[in-house]
Amino acid sequence: MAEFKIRTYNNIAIAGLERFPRDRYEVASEIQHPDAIILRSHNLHDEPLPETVKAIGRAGAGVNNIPVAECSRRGIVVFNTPGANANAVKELVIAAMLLAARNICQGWDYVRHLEGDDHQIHKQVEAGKKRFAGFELAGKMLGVVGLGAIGVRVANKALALGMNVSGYDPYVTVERAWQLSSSVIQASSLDELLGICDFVTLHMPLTDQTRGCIDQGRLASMKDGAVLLNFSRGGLVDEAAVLAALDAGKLHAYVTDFPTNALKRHPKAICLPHLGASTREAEENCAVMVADQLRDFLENGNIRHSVNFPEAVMTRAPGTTRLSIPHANVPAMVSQISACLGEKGINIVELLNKSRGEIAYTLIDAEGEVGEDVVDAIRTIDGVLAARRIP
Ligand SMILES: NC(=O)C1=CN([C@@H]2O[C@H](COP(=O)(O)OP(=O)(O)OC[C@H]3O[C@@H](n4cnc5c(N)ncnc54)[C@H](O)[C@@H]3O)[C@@H](O)[C@H]2O)C=CC1
Ligand SMILES: O=C(O)C(=O)COP(=O)(O)O
Repeated sequence: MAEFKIRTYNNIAIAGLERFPRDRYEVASEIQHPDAIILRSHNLHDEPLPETVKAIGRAGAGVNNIPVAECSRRGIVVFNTPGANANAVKELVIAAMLLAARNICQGWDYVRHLEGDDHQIHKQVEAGKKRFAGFELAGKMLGVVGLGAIGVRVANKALALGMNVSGYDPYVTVERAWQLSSSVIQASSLDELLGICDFVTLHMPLTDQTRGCIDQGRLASMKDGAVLLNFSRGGLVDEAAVLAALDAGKLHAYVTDFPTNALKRHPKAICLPHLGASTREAEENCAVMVADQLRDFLENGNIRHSVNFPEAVMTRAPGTTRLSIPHANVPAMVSQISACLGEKGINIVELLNKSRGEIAYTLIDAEGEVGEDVVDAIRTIDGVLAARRIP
């Protein structure tokens, strides 16, 4: 029987699924009692999470489809794959700016509907093209909201295309700030950025804080004829306000990866079927990265790239049994856990304790007879969210 069971949702690249050795892992979409879940955009909010789940791996960036708060309460570690699909999104955003600026979709549609022989088509092409005259990217101001893996890449590439770039991110990390070209102008607020840009592209996550942040008032503060690009999540914008801004000519175009009925019908909205991360390269990068992270967690308790737990990586001490213990970040947890071990005559060889906000995580390599009774005792400690013994 397999040691670990992984339930899959969505189309996960084979290269990632192959990272799970079949002698130790059962990997399938129908698994009843999974140790871990691997998914892309499948919405996990509306279904119960099996009691057996210890980890969830998002092969991608956004985790708004995962009940992260509930996972934290239950000691379930949620992983994503920072940066693994960022180049794919960046390339599509550059394409999207060109689609909007040169009215490519409208022009393409015009030609597809032309009738007559080639001579007549040629005449209609030359007569009709003035309707689709556009503008160039060079010299225009691009505003990038959210300077993470994608935003930084978009900002740097836009500079290379001769654009001026302004960026806004109140939580930008030191790592991303280093990657960002020094030519990017720092905006001190979203409103400041919106007022000066010809193109605005959204690259922040959808959270309670960011939901609907591009609303009627903010759209009104944008430059006339600006282009809004949303390859992040539909919920970041007030859709009715965007449609009104398109109708009023306030926005030249809205390009989005998140269509709705109203948007797909609008002549100035360019809608794509959530294609940002759908390249062979990105799908493989994400699947391989998330599979490796899940394996290291299931087999060693190590945590890399979690969205709700701290980074926690410890080399395994030879001849020991490992304990993986997610718990609340409150005083006296480590002392209570080590007391449990001490009572059973078990010696701690290595210990790692990390915290992140209200959550903490302890890894212990112990020598001696570490049985399930010890794990059960640890589970009863107030504040311990889960406990696992890894032989
Ligand atoms: N269309 C598609 O297929 C894809 C869409 N996405 C979406 O793009 C988002 C960003 O992806 P990554 O760049 O990889 O994530 P990331 O985590 O590297 O970057 C997100 C950035 O947004 C910033 N941020 C958070 N709140 C903000 C706020 N209120 N205002 C401005 N910035 C804020 C963060 O500080 C961070 O730097 C994801 O959360 C996801 O929703 C990601 C990949 C593919
Ligand atoms: O990584 C993300 O956040 C994405 O939106 C990509 O979604 P997908 O993996 O293509 O369903």
